[in-house]
Amino acid sequence: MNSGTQLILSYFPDLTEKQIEQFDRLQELYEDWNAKINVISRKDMDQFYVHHVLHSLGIAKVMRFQQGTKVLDIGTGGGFPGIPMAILFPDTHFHLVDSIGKKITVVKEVAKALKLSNVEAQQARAETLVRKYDFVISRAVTRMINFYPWVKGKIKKEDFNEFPNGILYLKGGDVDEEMEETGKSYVTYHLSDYFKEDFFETKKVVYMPWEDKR
Ligand SMILES: C[S@@+](CC[C@H](N)C(=O)[O-])C[C@H]1O[C@@H](n2cnc3c(N)ncnc32)[C@H](O)[C@@H]1O
Repeated sequence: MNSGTQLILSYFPDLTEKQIEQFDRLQELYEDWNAKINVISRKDMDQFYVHHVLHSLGIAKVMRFQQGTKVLDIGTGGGFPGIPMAILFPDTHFHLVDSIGKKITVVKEVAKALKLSNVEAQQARAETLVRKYDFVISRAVTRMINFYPWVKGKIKKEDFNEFPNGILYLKGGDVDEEMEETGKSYVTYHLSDYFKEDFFETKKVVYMPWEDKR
C-alpha cells in the first residue's frame, strides 16, 4: 500500500480491501493520464493524495450518502471530487460532468480501470443538464453566484438522506463574502477540524440545503 493510501486509511479506517486497492491505483493512473492530457497541475502531483484525494473526501466528513443517492459533480475536470467520492460510496450513483471532452475522456478511463460501475461521465455544460439529483458536489468551478442558478432546479425537493438534499461545495478562502452574494442559507464546515495537514487550514465544505417554505 502506498503512503497516500495509508493516509486515506488513517482518516477512513473502514475501507474495504477493494476500496484500498482502488485508492492505491489512483496515483499511477493519474500520472499516466496526466502525461497525455493535463488534468492536474504537474507541481501538485507529489501532493496528489492530500490535495486531490483527501480534499475530495472532505465532503464525506460532512455527509454520508445512503445507498441509492444520486449525486452530480459539476466541472469535475479529471474527476474531483467525484472519483474519490465514488470509491468511498460504491452504492451511490455519481454523474461527473465537464464541458471539456478531453477531461471526460480521462474520467471515463480512470473509472473503467477501477471498475467503478457507479460512475457516469459526460461532456456537457452544467446549464444544459435536465436530470434531478439528491446532491450536487463541486470544487473550484466558479463563484457561487454563478453556480447556484445552474444547479438550483436540479436538486430533488425531498430528503432522502439524514440531512436535506442540497449542494456540497469545496472552497478555500473567504466563504462568507461569496456566499452572502447569493442571499441563500448555508453552513460552513472547516476541513482543519477533520484533517491535520497544513493544506486544510483554509479549506472548507459549504453546504447549501435546498430551500422552500420549511
Ligand atoms: C478549475 S477546474 C476544476 C476541476 C475539478 N473540479 C478539480 O477540482 O480538480 C474547473 C472545471 O470546470 C469546468 N467548467 C467550467 N464551466 C463549466 C460549465 N458551465 N459546465 C461544465 N463544466 C464547466 C471546466 O472545464 C474545468 O474543467
